[in-house]
Amino acid sequence: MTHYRAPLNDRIRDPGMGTTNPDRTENYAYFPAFIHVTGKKVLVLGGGEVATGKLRILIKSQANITVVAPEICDDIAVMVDEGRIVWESTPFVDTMVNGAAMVFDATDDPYLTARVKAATKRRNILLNVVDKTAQCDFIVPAILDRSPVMITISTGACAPALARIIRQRLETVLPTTMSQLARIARDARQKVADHLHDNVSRQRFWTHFFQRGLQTHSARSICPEDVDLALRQFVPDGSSATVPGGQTLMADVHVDNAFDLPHGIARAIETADIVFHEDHIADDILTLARRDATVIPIGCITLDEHPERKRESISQQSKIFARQGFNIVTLTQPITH
Ligand SMILES: C[C@@]1(CC(=O)O)C2=NC(=C\c3[nH]c(c(CCC(=O)O)c3CC(=O)O)Cc3[nH]c(c(CC(=O)O)c3CCC(=O)O)/C=C3\N/C(=C\2)[C@@H](CCC(=O)O)[C@]3(C)CC(=O)O)/[C@H]1CCC(=O)O
Ligand SMILES: NC(=O)c1ccc[n+]([C@@H]2O[C@H](COP(=O)([O-])OP(=O)(O)OC[C@H]3O[C@@H](n4cnc5c(N)ncnc54)[C@H](O)[C@@H]3O)[C@@H](O)[C@H]2O)c1
Repeated sequence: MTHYRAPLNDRIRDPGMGTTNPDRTENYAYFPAFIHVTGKKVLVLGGGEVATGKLRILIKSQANITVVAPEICDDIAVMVDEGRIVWESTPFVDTMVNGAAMVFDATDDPYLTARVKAATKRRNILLNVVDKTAQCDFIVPAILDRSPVMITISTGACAPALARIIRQRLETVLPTTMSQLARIARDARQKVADHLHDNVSRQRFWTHFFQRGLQTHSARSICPEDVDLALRQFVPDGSSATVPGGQTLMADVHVDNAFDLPHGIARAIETADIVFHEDHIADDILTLARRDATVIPIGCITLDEHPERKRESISQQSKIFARQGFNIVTLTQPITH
């Protein structure tokens, strides 16, 4: 089966593109990424409360950690006793940063910061000086830990307290079962790939599985057997070639932002392979579509000026796509007579 896959959802690839929302044209102040530090040397200067916070994250990231400080607080002493980190109590010298993947300065000593900055810059090592934005090569986000799922929030260093509040709000809406869900997926991906040979089926299977798994009312924890059950339900008679018929939805959108969109429409956009939309549908609503979804302005594909006839033509087209197994959503604006 050949898959209809172009044009892709440009709003995700280039979030500022063609946007009507001026906020989304702003450049990024930092590049968002996750850094692999397992087994790599990381240097932390300072042995107080702030250093402790960074050390906890670094230990979980399995870095090879050295703390440099004349004295250390009780929590850090425990980490040293447990062999999780190495403590160096001699004064900082430049060569201590040699071979480090990154360096944290959690002291309150501007003279030391200047020296560390020079030492790291000379060696192209990334430096974070806690709470001193101007000195940082990289900054640390607020972390919503559902590891292996990590939801990290940065305000581009504009408002750290806002990052904290956003994290706290998300803590209450993103269930802790998310961790379990990701681990089950990791262990079952090969099995699912063995059963579902085409990527459209796999994508639809996982989307459906995660949507159900994340339903807030499903308080019971998810177990690996749920994948087997979902696979049995998804592929009738064990046929790996089966691609079920797609869904179509034509929805009038009465709001100009994703936050106010009814949940049912939002979920349908999440799963859609193809999103047709009229001219004035907000960009952040279209951003809900998958990265590989095809997002098509209706004006591009039908020359008929009459809104009702345009919709009829899209509806016919959608049915054809749905028979091929695609999920189609058409977002329309209320017609004003
Ligand atoms: C997310 C979090 C992670 C963490 O620290 O691990 C974090 N700051 C947190 C909280 C927080 N920090 C401060 C307040 C008091 C309110 C206030 O002053 O604004 C609060 C609020 C609170 O405590 O609730 C003080 C502060 N922080 C910075 C400055 C300097 C400046 O703004 O220029 C000042 C003023 C210092 C002064 O006045 O001297 C700078 C940075 N803080 C960052 C991270 C980086 C940007 C992240 C981003 O993109 O938003 C960045 C740039 C550098 C870095 O440290 O990596 C953590 C929330 C964790 C959580 O709870 O989830
Ligand atoms: N504690 C907080 O809640 C908080 C909040 C925001 C910002 N900060 C800032 O973060 C920094 C650290 O805060 P803290 O509460 O951990 O302070 P702290 O005083 O408890 O710890 C500072 C540590 O740095 C070490 N240190 C000082 N000079 C050093 C040097 N030359 N070489 C090596 N180590 C040295 C000290 O021995 C101590 O272990 C400060 O800049 C502080 O203003 C702290």
